Amino acid sequence: MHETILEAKHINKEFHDPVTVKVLTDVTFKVNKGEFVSVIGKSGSGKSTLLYILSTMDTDYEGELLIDSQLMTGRKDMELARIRNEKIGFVFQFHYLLNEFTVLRNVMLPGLKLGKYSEEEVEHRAMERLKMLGIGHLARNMAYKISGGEKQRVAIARALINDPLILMGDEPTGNLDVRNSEIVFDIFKELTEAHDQTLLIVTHDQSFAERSGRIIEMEDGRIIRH
Ligand SMILES: Nc1ncnc2c1ncn2[C@@H]1O[C@H](COP(=O)(O)OP(=O)(O)OP(=O)(O)O)[C@@H](O)[C@H]1O
Repeated sequence: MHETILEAKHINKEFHDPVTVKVLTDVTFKVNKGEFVSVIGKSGSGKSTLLYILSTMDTDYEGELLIDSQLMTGRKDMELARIRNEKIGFVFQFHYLLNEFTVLRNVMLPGLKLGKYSEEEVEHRAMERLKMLGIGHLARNMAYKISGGEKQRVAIARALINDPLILMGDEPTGNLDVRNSEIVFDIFKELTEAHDQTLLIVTHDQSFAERSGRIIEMEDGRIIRH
């Protein structure tokens, strides 16, 4: 029996801007532990809108979202923020590192915020993750002094600091050259294969999607393949 990590049930979403546009229609699917899922679809098909809902950042939708078998729908923002920090890692197209901090400090911040480990433990965990991603030697560098590909790896280390149940990405290779995209893809592959990490990644990169474990394809706000 597979352990379900995330479940979307009949999710519908409209924007009223000022006319009503239906952006997601009856989106229903599950993601099991250790799966590497890519979400693909043409521009405007609703991928980012869906990811905002699945990551609990957008609460204005119809239907139900369960993470770790717990209902997220209807919870207060404060509570969702806590659950996000504990259970969801997020990697964006742009890294959003704090330039005036070291690489190590950037990775540590969500760990310190969680309040589950001492500062020494968080530092140790941050170093472990930086080493796993091949950038341990950059720990004491200021974040602005490293390359774009290195920054994205730091962002992945930061997303992993609290051992998230699921790592979500919105075009995490969208801003990288071919070589760095490959490095990031290989990291994701290694995370699922060696660490049973669950991944849900929105991507335009067909080759990336085809080499992931499973594809969810969207068209006009509906899932047409999963
Ligand atoms: N804040 C908003 N107000 C009104 N319409 C919106 C808003 N955000 C998104 N949309 C519309 O919702 C639809 C889906 O957008 P979304 O960004 O989710 O698509 P996408 O598949 O992620 O596209 P892309 O690949 O270009 O990022 C589009 O038609 C878009 O114009």
